[in-house]
Parts: sequence; structure tokens; C-alpha cells
Amino acid sequence: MSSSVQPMRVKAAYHRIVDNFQPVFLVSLAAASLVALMRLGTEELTSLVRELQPVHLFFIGFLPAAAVIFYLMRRPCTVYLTDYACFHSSFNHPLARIPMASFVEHNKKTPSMNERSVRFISRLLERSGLGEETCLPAAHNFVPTHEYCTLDNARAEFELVVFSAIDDLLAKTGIAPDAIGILVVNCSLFCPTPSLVDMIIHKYNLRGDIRSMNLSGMGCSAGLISVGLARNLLQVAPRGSHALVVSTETITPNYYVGNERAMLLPNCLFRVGGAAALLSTSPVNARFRLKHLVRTHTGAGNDSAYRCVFQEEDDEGNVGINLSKDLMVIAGKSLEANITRIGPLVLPLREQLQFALSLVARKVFRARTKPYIPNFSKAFKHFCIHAGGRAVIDELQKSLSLSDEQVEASRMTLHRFGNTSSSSLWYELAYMEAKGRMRKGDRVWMIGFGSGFKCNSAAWECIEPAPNADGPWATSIHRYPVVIPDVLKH
Ligand SMILES: CC(C)(COP(=O)(O)OP(=O)(O)OC[C@H]1O[C@@H](n2cnc3c(N)ncnc32)[C@H](O)[C@@H]1OP(=O)(O)O)[C@@H](O)C(=O)NCCC(=O)NCCSC(=O)CC(=O)O
Repeated sequence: MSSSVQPMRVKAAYHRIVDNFQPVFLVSLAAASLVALMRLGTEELTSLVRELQPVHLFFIGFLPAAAVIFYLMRRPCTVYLTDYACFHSSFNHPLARIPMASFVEHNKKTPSMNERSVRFISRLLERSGLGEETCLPAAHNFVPTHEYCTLDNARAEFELVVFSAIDDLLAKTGIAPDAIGILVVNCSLFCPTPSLVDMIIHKYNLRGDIRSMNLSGMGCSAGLISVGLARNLLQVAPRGSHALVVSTETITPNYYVGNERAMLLPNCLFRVGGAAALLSTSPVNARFRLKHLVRTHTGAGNDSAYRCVFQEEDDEGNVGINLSKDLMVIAGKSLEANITRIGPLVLPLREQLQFALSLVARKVFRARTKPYIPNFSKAFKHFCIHAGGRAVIDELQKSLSLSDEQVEASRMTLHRFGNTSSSSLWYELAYMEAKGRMRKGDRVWMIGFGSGFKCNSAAWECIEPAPNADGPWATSIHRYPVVIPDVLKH
């Protein structure tokens, strides 16, 4: 056996023990009792058996059986990711890539935007980490753009993005639409009536008894909230049920036309994108197993966290999303809150101890030591960090001490697709799969951030990597990773 295989086996065994602590403990206890009984001499054993009353025998048989039944009944059933699909544009569609230069030109033609704002936009675009192939809504092909940001066009954008992703998913999985019993959709800023779930149910003729949920206003971390919600519903639905989760942001109605810098930033970062994922309690054809999902909210009583991604009107009455300059610091703190909860579930014991000691030293004894950053590479092979912006990825890379390769999927997703809000994590997973880096048994950590302020994370284990690079990266993976140069300030 090679020297590298041994530690991997030990690690896999460790994960199995931690994941199945209760049964491992009970089986060990039973084995220890059996060994103790066998150590008794035959005479001692016979006299012990003779002394047993019927009531003892009843409890000896009944209690272990009751414990096993209780354990099996209480154990939530495992939820699997059957597959996922992401929207990607084809160049012959009106919703196509819009070069940065055209975007800046079109901004110039927006009467309410002044020259200073246009200069700011063009400066930010150079430094944003976004490439030339990201996708804007069809309205951005027209001038003045804001006049085309209508409700009809917003619906058309949603339909194009989401229906394409769902079509792809249904084709990949071969699942019939009427086998879908649960539907969860999250889209933060576009919330029409009838709702987005109604649009999907109508289009795909889904079941009349479908349990459907429409999440809006939940920000970029809502994708994992949807996964968590679908998981909870699946665990109380009949075994083998299927849940469709759709994560997207509709850009059309959110074009900000004022001159507030903090509100111009989203125009530069957010791009069209969406993903559809099929979850099930059936392991048949499953590609990933959902191991953990941890949600943390740091907005309670905390004004700066609550307001750091805030939809509002500027002084001229133009509606937009105000992104605070404090966002990176707040994201760092909310990440800390999240890793405090997910760490014990996934980290090896040694890392947990070091993290706990550092936390106690700082919180209880007010020691001025640096927080200990657990080595999450010991728990995960792949990292999907929300591609919120270059500075957000920088902050997370620093906070988690990750290598350039570990944040490559996030940076490349930002470059190729922009900030696609809650769906960005799926584009990142697709990147790793398209690169052929995913292996059976690999663990993946998805970390989403968003308004509120929330940090949600999910741990997956790969069962079956993608058979090919089909998907959002099909036409561009050979060009990635690209070097993203540091642009000097001017
Ligand atoms: C936009 C950037 C790429 C710019 O990078 P730079 O290296 O140029 O950094 P920088 O900080 O010097 O910024 C350049 C100029 O932009 C200005 N600037 C930057 N951030 C600003 C903000 N929030 N409000 C107002 N101005 C801002 C700076 O003052 C500076 O202006 P001057 O040069 O004049 O001094 C980066 O700052 C970035 O990635 N920011 C994070 C974006 C973000 O918040 N993403 C999360 C989206 S929300 C999300 O994804 C979740 C959700 O919606 O729920």
C-alpha cells in the first residue's frame, strides 16, 4: 500500500466514525459488555444466568431493540444531490455577452447618470475581476437602457435563465416533471405576481399537490437557505421524493440610474445567471451527498450588518442596492460565526481543540491573541466561495488561509460569469467538475454570503463526479484559469 493511501484511509475512517458517532458508541458499548461477560468463568456465567428473573430477560432484549428502533426513527434520512444545471448564454441569443465598452457607452446615454459616475463605473469595471464574457439582460442592448427595464422584460429574463437551467436538469436526470414533489425558488430582488414558483409550475405542468416556496429579499446566500429548506421538507416527505431548487437573480429591474457610488457598484458586479438543482432522499443516480448545512445570521441588533446590503432610494428617488464599504469586515465576522458552528461538525479533533482554546482565550479571558484559523483543507478538498466581488474573495482567502488554487473556482467564476448572486456557488462547483478535479469521496464546502447579514454554508461529499465538462463551462474551460492582473489605481 502506498504511503499516500494510508493517511487517506485513516482520514476516511475518522470521518465515518465522527459522522456515525451514536451507533459507533453503542456498538462499542455492546462489544465491551460482551467481552466482559466472556471473561467470566463458565460457573460464574451459569449462576448469573440462573439468577436472572423474567423481568431482567425482558429488559435485556427490549432495551437494546428499543434503542435501535428509536435511533432508526429519529435519524433524519440522508439527502442527495441528484444533479444540477446552470444557465449559460449562447451568442446568438439577444441576452448575450455585452462588452464592457458597450456597457459604459450605454451608461453614458442614461440621462440621469453624470460623467463622474460613468468614469467611476469604467474604473471599477477594470478592477472588478470580471471578464468580457459576462452576461447582461437584453435591455442592455438598447439605449436608453432603463426604458427597456420593464416588468415584461424582467419576466422574459427569468424565464430564459430558469427554464433553460431546468430543461437542462430534466434532460440530464431523466426525471419526469410530475415526480417533483417540492419546489423552492429564491430570487432576491424580483418578486412578481403570480410568483416565480407559479411561473415554473405553470410552464412544467407540475403536480397540483406540490409544496412550493418562493423566497425573496434573502440576498446572495439564499441558495443554501433553499437547499436547507428543501432538505427539511424532503426529510418529512415519503422516502425517494424529489425537490427542485432554483436559485437566481433577475437583473433587469435592478438597473440603478443614479449617481450614488455605493449604489453604482451592483451595476458593475451583478450579472445574469441561475441554477437548478435536484435533491432527493433516493440515492439512485445521486452525485453528491449533503453532509451538513449551517446557517448563521449576524444582523440581530447589529445595524451595520443589517444595513450593509440595503435596497433604498437615493436623494433623487432612484432605487438601488447600497453596498457598504464595511461589507468585507462584516463578511469576515459572519464567516467566523459560521465556522464556529460548522467547524465541530467537520474538522479533525486536533483542529477543533486549537480553535476552541483560541476562542475561549479571546472571548472568556479577553486575551489579545489572533483568532486561530482552523485548517479547513483537512476537512474539505474543494471550496466554493460566493463570487461576490474581488475584495470579497480576497477577504475570505485571507480569513481561511486558502491557497490561490483553493479560491480559483471563485475567481474564475467571477471572471467568466460575474456575481450571479445565489447561483454563483453552482457555477463554481461546475468549474471544478469541468476541470476534472472532482473525485469520488471528495468533500466540498460551499460558503454563501448575503444581505441580512447572513453566512450560510454547506458540506457535500461527492458520490459520482460529472462524466464530462458539459454545462456552463463547456465552451470556455480550456481557457481557464486566466491571470487576473492587478490594475493600478488611476
Ligand atoms: C469594487 C472593487 C472590485 C474595487 O476594487 P479596488 O481594488 O479598486 O478597491 P477600492 O476599495 O480601492 O475601490 C475603488 C474605488 O471604489 C470606491 N468604492 C469601493 N467600494 C465602495 C462602496 N461600497 N461604496 C462606495 N464606493 C466604493 C472606493 O472608494 C474607491 O474610490 P476612490 O478610488 O475614488 O477612492 C472592490 O472594492 C470589491 O470587490 N468590493 C466588494 C464588492 C461587494 O460589496 N460585493 C458584494 C456584493 S453583495 C452580494 O454579493 C451579496 C448580496 O447581495 O446579498
